[in-house]
Amino acid sequence: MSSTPELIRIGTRAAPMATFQAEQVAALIRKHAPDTRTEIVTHTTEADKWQGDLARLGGKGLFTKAIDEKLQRGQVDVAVHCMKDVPGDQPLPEGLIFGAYLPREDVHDVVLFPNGSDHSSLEHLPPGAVVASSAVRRKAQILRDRPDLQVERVRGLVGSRVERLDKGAHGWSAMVLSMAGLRRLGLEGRAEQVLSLEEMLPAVGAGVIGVECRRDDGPVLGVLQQINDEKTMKELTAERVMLHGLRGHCNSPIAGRCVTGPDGQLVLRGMVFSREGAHFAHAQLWGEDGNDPAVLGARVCAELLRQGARDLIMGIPH
Ligand SMILES: NCc1[nH]cc(CCC(=O)O)c1CC(=O)O
Repeated sequence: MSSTPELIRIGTRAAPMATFQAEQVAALIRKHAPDTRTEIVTHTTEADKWQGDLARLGGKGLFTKAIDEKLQRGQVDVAVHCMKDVPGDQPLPEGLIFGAYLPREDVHDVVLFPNGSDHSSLEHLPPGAVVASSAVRRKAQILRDRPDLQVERVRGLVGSRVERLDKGAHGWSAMVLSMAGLRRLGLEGRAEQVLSLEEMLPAVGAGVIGVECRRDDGPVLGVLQQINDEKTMKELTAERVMLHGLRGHCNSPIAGRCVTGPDGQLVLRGMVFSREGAHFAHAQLWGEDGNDPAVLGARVCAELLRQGARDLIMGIPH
């Protein structure tokens, strides 16, 4: 038995959504380890300050990189990340491991319209209308169904994105965001249309908060084990093994979702799109071989590659 740590310092980005997530982790730690104190250490990442194209700054890994470095240096004891923001094309930083995942929240993407807009669904937008969305995965799936719409990149904090939508400054008719993110900001009331999983397959890791720690930190790992949600961990493992195997880059429209059936059997669905969604690979398989999540992830990946996922990924510049 390793000893219970006296204090766990929780590293997080300074953004409102991120600090909310860190508070959630702190509360869980205190519940399961009442003798452990928690402290939240915030950090403003380069990616938060940058309003341009993330790929040019070094990819989406920048949201997690600085916090991970603090964790490696021992300046914090855990790092809290949205699993959606953890890069799938590179291994975890040296010496770090995810010790816990919180139970997965709503994975749906939703559509918001400017305050006072007449519209309440993407289908009814006029041709040429501009939809704000930063994720290439969302762009591909919007254009697959509505190639006549325009999709424009939007960056910055989610709260300020919604403010910009309401001001009408960019001529945006709609904006696509995740339900989980809006909930964390208390903005779920702004979600006008919930996109079905057929219309919009979510990102790998959507709705999952991960808690990372140093691989050799036994006491902290012990606490994280107690707050870990086993079902979420299995689903996420399947999704991320698929993602790693596809070796996508940060401009790769890749979607994936694993769910656990009532009997515990996993089912994983993965999709890879061309930039405008006109072409895609699609696979859905059930867990076999003892229902091993990693095996399932590798099988779905292999099926996507067989359907030409590699060409789709390489066909998009990065
Ligand atoms: N892309 C940024 C990001 N990373 C995680 C979330 C929200 C939480 C989640 O969906 O897991 C968001 C905001 C959004 O996509 O609206």
